[in-house]
Amino acid sequence: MNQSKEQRILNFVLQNAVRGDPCSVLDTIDKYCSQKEWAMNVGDEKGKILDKTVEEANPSVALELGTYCGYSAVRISRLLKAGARLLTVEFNPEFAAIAKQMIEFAGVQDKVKLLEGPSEEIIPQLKKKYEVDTLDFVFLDHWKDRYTPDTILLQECNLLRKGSVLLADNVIFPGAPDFLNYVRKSPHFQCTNYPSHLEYMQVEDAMEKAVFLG
Ligand SMILES: O=C(c1ccccc1)c1ccc(O)c(O)c1[N+](=O)[O-]
Ligand SMILES: [Mg+2]
Repeated sequence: MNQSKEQRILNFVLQNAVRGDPCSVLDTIDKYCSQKEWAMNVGDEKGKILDKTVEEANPSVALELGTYCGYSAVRISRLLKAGARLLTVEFNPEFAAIAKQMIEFAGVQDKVKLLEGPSEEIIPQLKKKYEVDTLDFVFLDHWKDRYTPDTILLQECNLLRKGSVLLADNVIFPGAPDFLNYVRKSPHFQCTNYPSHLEYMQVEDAMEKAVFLG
């Protein structure tokens, strides 16, 4: 049966990256997706914004919504301190299967827990089923029309604490206008915009950081 693009990306990593080296995996994915086939990894330009935001937050417990092939899960987890963990949520089972292999090849599997299912079902389970108290960092990179309802759900589930950092990808392209409107108008968030470009393209994009104020 014809391979999926995501399987082709994984195969290229397995054949060209260094096992156990997260940076090698990231560089290899970026090489393939910039030269062979575009894919919706956050990429290196926005990845550097993600890196800086994660380093500043220095999270003990991080959540990612939208795993895809595992690029940003590898990118985030490589920066986590000893004992810190990343929970990453993926709705698509094919993507989850690819990401699991990508995460294991990169050698970050001990820091990452991949949760397969819809975010609206998993978020309410985080406290009891996954032993989360509050989240220090949340990376939103799933369906853009889920950014706002899931941000509201995180608050309703008492998963945010004063200083929790949300970082949203693609707020310009494909765009998340309702999310920008929601967090920028809310008295509960302090927002910062980071202009950038769509991964592997010269199309304008941006990331939005929203710090929860309690
Ligand atoms: O929505 C798309 C999309 C839409 C149409 C075709 C391909 C991708 C997309 C594009 C760039 C992203 O960084 C990203 O995270 C997504 N996504 O689906 O979450
Ligand atoms: Mg994205």
